[in-house]
Amino acid sequence: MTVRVGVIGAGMIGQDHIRRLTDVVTGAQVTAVTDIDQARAAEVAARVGATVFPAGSDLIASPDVDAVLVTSWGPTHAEHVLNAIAAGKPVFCEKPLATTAEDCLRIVEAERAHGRRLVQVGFMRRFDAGYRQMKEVITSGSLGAPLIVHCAHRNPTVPESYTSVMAAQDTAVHEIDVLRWLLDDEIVSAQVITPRATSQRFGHLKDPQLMYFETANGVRIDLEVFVNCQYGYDIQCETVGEAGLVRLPDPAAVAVRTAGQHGTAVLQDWKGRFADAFDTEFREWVASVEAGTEPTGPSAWDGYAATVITDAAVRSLDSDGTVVTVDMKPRPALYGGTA
Ligand SMILES: NC(=O)c1ccc[n+]([C@@H]2O[C@H](COP(=O)([O-])OP(=O)(O)OC[C@H]3O[C@@H](n4cnc5c(N)ncnc54)[C@H](O)[C@@H]3O)[C@@H](O)[C@H]2O)c1
Ligand SMILES: O[C@H]1[C@H](O)[C@@H](O)[C@H](O)[C@@H](O)[C@H]1O
Repeated sequence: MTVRVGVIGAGMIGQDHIRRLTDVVTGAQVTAVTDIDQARAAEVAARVGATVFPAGSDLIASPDVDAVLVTSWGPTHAEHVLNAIAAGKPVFCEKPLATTAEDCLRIVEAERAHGRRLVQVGFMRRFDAGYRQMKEVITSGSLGAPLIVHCAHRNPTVPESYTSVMAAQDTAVHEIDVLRWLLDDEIVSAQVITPRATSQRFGHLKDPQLMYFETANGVRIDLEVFVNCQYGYDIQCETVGEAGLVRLPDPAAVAVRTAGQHGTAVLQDWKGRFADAFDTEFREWVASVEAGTEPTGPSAWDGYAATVITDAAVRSLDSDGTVVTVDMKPRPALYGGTA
């Protein structure tokens, strides 16, 4: 069976995922597209022979749509995801699942009422080969118990529209999700402090930021978020255990020796850095929809947890670096918990 996908939001990542579903992943076809910018929807739909719909609700209701991909702006995600659940259709939602913890919980409750998982959230790092190898090593026990994780998340620059709270909500959210998964542990507190600001930024922005997280098992995580580092897109992660450490590999790149220098290029954006991870993410999602099984990727609960933890980080940033306890509800049985 070919999975017929309807896409809500034909912007930057929507177009990239449409290309991926059309040219890279087998077993899927984009049959429907909508965007509040209808001219953009028409242009993008024409490239793949899809039908344009006036709104997300019409697209979700279409009998020509088996599964829904939400790639619109974050504040609109909850409405589309809730509509897809009401229609009983699998839905892949780019991060964030929703911009408030309350909306994430509404989605969790709707899915619980439906009785099985329909939602997958677009935290693509769980599909990156390097992070998967790290998880294998940590899970094998060869390092002993994990104790400390050192991370850095650097972007070359960000536009003026990027605000200080986005360092947690838009950027650190990737580490928050992938570390919960890597360590199989829950983050219980967050602290954000701001060192000397770089001069290479828009004046309103606090950049870089240092974030500290503690897990239920007592693991301490330090994360440097630096979104105007100038030199490239650079993701670092090192987990230190009782008997050794494991480090995320840099992407494979040829080493060049010339003009008295020896080096490798640094990638410049997330699209290149995580291209393979996005491909794997969609291969696995389409396979689950095709098989009629629950998705195996990040769940609505993971989307809720990430939002609650980023909320704690934002509260810490707003209160000059106070340590803020994460106020998370008990995990329901549908997501492997006991509630
Ligand atoms: N996983 C990742 O690394 C990653 C990377 C980039 C973006 N994202 C996420 O993807 C989402 C989209 O980001 P983007 O960079 O493509 O943004 P974008 O602004 O380029 O595209 C968003 C599109 O959604 C449309 N839109 C907004 N509200 C809509 C609605 N209610 N119905 C239909 N269309 C609507 C806009 O007109 C626009 O075309 C964001 O939530 C962002 O956080 C994730
Ligand atoms: O939306 C983007 C994206 O999620 C990237 O992966 C991250 O590095 C950026 O900081 C963020 O702004």
